[in-house]
Amino acid sequence: MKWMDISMKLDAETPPWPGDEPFTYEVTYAMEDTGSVNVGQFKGSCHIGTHVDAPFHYDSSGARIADLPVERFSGKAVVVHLDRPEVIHKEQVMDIDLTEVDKILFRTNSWPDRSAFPASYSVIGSDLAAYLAEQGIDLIGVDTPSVDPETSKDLPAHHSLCAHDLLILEGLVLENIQPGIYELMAFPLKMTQADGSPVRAVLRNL
Ligand SMILES: Nc1ccccc1C(=O)C[C@H](N)C(=O)O
Ligand SMILES: [Zn+2]
Ligand SMILES: [Zn+2]
Repeated sequence: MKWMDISMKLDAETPPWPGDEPFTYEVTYAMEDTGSVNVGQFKGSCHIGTHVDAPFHYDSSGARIADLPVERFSGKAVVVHLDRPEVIHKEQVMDIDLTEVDKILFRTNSWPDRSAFPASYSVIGSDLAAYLAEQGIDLIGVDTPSVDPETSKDLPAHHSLCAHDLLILEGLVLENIQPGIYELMAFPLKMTQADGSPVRAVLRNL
């Protein structure tokens, strides 16, 4: 079975969160100088493109990226389509069978143009976390830059998800993914201190 790539590309065109550090790559040592290799370096926000949030992102005493157990980033995931809802509430997911899966990915189509940061996007209601946790879900993924609105300071979705031990995967590309159950892998880098990490997120049919 072939893997389907559901990650954003990372380059100078990738839109960062407004005001945050863009992704850059440059060659530090060029072949012409070393005679053997090109060696590059990269820079950018931990929350650029398709990425995982660590609890430290919104809680200064929370876990960092390398503290999160690696097994939490692979497993059976249901992809759910909801067309540009303003807020995703419990009512919109109550008839979805979650018995077979431990991850849920929302395709909202609310960030269609990945060359720019969206003016608005679908967000997660704070009533969703308790319900999903009760159903055995341990990770939620979205095709938006955040589970909370751009201007939010209290981050109700982030805090409710964290309180129920649900991990957060943001910036997925789900435009070509049909609703259904898949195997997901989306591993963050083992960065000891980081509050987030870009991931290479992939799905395959079961
Ligand atoms: N880079 C930022 C700078 C300031 C405030 C928020 C962000 C975020 O990236 C939000 C994020 N994607 C989130 O996890 O909701
Ligand atoms: Zn983030
Ligand atoms: Zn987030």
